[in-house]
Amino acid sequence: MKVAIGGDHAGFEYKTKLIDKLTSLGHEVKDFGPFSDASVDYPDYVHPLSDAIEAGAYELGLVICGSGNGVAITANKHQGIRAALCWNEDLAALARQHNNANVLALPARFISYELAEKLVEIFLNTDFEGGRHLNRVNKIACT
Ligand SMILES: O=C(CO)[C@H](O)[C@H](O)[C@H](O)COP(=O)(O)O
Repeated sequence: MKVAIGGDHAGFEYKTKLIDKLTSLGHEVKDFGPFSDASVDYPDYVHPLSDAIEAGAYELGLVICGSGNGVAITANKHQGIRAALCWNEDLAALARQHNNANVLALPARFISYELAEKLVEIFLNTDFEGGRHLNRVNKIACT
C-alpha cells in the first residue's frame, strides 16, 4: 500500500519507527517530515501530505503530533481528507469501517509506541463497510 506519513517534533520518534515497520512489511511509505525532533509547526508538513492524498498519490495517511489534535484539525481543512484521531483499537477500526477515514491521527504523547503500531496495523487493514455509512460520508464534504 502507498502510505503518506508526517507530523511534528512530538511525533518524530514514532514516525521514524513506523516508517521502519511499514517498510519492512512491504508498504511504500512517503515521509513528509519533519526530519528531526527540532520544534516545528505541524501545518507545514500536514498540508503537503493532505494535498498529496487528495491528488491520489497515496491511499492512506498517518499524521502524528503530541495530542493528535493539531495534525487532525489541519488535515480536516482539506475537502478530500477524513482524518480520525484514534487512541484505541476500536476507534481505529471504526474510523475505517464507518467513516472511510483516509488519515489516521495519533497522539504520541498519550499512547505507547506499541499501541500506535497496532492502531496503524488496524487502520491499514480494515475496509470501509459502505451501505448506510456511504450516504453519510458523501454528505460530509462542503461544496
Ligand atoms: O498540535 C498539537 C496540539 O494540538 C500537538 O500536540 C503538538 O505536538 C504540540 O502542541 C507541540 O507542543 P510543544 O510544546 O511545542 O512541543
